[in-house]
Amino acid sequence: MLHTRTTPAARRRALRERLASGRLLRMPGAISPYSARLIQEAGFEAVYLSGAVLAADLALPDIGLTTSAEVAARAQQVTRVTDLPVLVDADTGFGEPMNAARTLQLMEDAGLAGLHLEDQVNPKRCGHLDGKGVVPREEMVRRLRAAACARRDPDFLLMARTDARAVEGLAAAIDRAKAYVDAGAEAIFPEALAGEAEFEAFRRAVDVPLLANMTEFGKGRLLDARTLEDLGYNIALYPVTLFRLAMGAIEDGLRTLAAEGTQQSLLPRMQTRSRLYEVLGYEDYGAFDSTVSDFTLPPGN
Ligand SMILES: C[C@](O)(C(=O)O)[C@H](CC(=O)O)C(=O)O
Ligand SMILES: [Mg+2]
Repeated sequence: MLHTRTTPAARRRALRERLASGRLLRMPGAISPYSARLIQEAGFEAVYLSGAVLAADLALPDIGLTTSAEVAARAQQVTRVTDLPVLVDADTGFGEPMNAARTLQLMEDAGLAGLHLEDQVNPKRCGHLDGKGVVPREEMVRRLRAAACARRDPDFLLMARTDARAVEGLAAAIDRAKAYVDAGAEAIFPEALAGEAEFEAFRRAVDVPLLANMTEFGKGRLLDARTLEDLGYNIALYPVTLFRLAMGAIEDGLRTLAAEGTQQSLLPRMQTRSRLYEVLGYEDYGAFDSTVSDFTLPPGN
């Protein structure tokens, strides 16, 4: 009821153990606290909080308009209702290295299991769009060092994302990844690689856990979990999948409602009231309520 009883410490350890297992961890991006519950119920072992989804949900493009406090607040709503480790997209750290440090502490306080910081310039953009810019390698190193220094729980995972592949080429992206690991990054998110050969090259060059971003309508092919595991990747990320699915369903539904004047034909596609209540654990609340109200006041009160 109400919230998880799994502590942030336990979740951070769970994520680290899972990454050390050598098995691919599939990480769907939640669109809300409720959808994080569904991710858990569906048997996934970790949740992602996407910057793109958070921005899109506010009807904003993913260009760094959201603030670290907004992201942390949303993250806390999510971590409260799932037992799973949650990894958050902390974009560029929301400013200078000192801001990245503060961002890391906000995300620790939000009960997250880890975050990733990227080496894009501000304003950032989706890693699968053209025209990206990256900061000099040394600046990103400072960003990471500041974040690593600010960390209070050594189990909180610090992941570095490099967007350099599209800007400086594969070799430079790999060099950056190595420098980022030296600066304290414990996992790497190589963004927008061109194909399997590049995934392989990254795996050979870097010996920390690697994340593969399987975002739709992006630069790369969607590789299946088996292929990614065989490539030696540790995390398969589906950052915006649930958002795209849900928004597709909403748009279809709105068109039907407008055309037919009733939602009758949509009912088979809807989550039912009873399923909603099941996910919410509604019955438990009823039981709890009847026990607290099961008393009689002494006379005169
Ligand atoms: C992973 C990502 O950073 C996100 O915010 O979810 C995005 C996803 C997307 O825009 O499709 C990205 O830059 O890849
Ligand atoms: Mg993002």
